Amino acid sequence: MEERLRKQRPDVWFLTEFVEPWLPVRDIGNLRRVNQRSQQSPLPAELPVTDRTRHRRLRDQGSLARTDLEAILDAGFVCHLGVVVEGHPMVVPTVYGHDGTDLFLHGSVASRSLAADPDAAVCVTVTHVDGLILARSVFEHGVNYRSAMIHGVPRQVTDPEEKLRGLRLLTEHAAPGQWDYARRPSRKELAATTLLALSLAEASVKTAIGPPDDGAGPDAELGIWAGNLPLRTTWGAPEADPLLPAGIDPPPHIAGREAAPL
Ligand SMILES: Cc1ncc(COP(=O)(O)O)c(CN)c1O
Repeated sequence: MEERLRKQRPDVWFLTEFVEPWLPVRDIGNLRRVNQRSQQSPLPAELPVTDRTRHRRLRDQGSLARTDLEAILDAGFVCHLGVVVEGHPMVVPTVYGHDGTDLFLHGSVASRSLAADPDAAVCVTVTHVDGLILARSVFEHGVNYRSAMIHGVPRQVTDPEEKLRGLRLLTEHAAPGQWDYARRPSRKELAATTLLALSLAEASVKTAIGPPDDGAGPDAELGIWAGNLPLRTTWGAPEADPLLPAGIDPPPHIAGREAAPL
């Protein structure tokens, strides 16, 4: 395999030297992203309450369980990176991966949001909308959701081995099985990619679930329908690139996701 790669792609074969299977290759039967993590996070099981993570309102919706944070991270792959660039706030949607200890974010070396002041704090959020809470009164309307906010100063990953490991986590988080299927980054592509690691030490978690709050109040007598309108996100059928030659089918780790929930 290595010999073939060395001949076909002299620019990437070297990666096989250090692209070790740190993480077990997952099969389509088990998409739980948590399986990527070979060990338990060394971070405390209880999230710390800091000035940045303390909930001000609806405190019962908060959770201090690190397992809840991980479940929210496992359930999505797009986050919003909030960062101040040259005095201006920017909130950038971007994909992520994580290993229970760090969140990994990547982008072009030309990306301003990833090249901000190395000492500057950022805030990353991940949000899943689970439904709309329709109450009798407009005031009591709301959203059922699961969300996480992570605070910290990210670290630029420069060590090529760690960079590859982070990119693998990120790729496998969005598309389990794809790291071993697609061509891996070349030395040049790696150099063109910025990878940030943000510690998962300081984070807050909030979730809302259930019916509206005004079922037992005076508005209950209005005769207005109230309840939860659930929202579900599922994968569709793979759509082949129009430039794809005939005879190349989507691999099972892609085709098998059709109709599966996010
Ligand atoms: C994860 C998370 N952390 C913090 C907050 C802020 O909460 P509060 O307004 O109670 O401080 C929110 C708001 N929805 C949140 O979703």
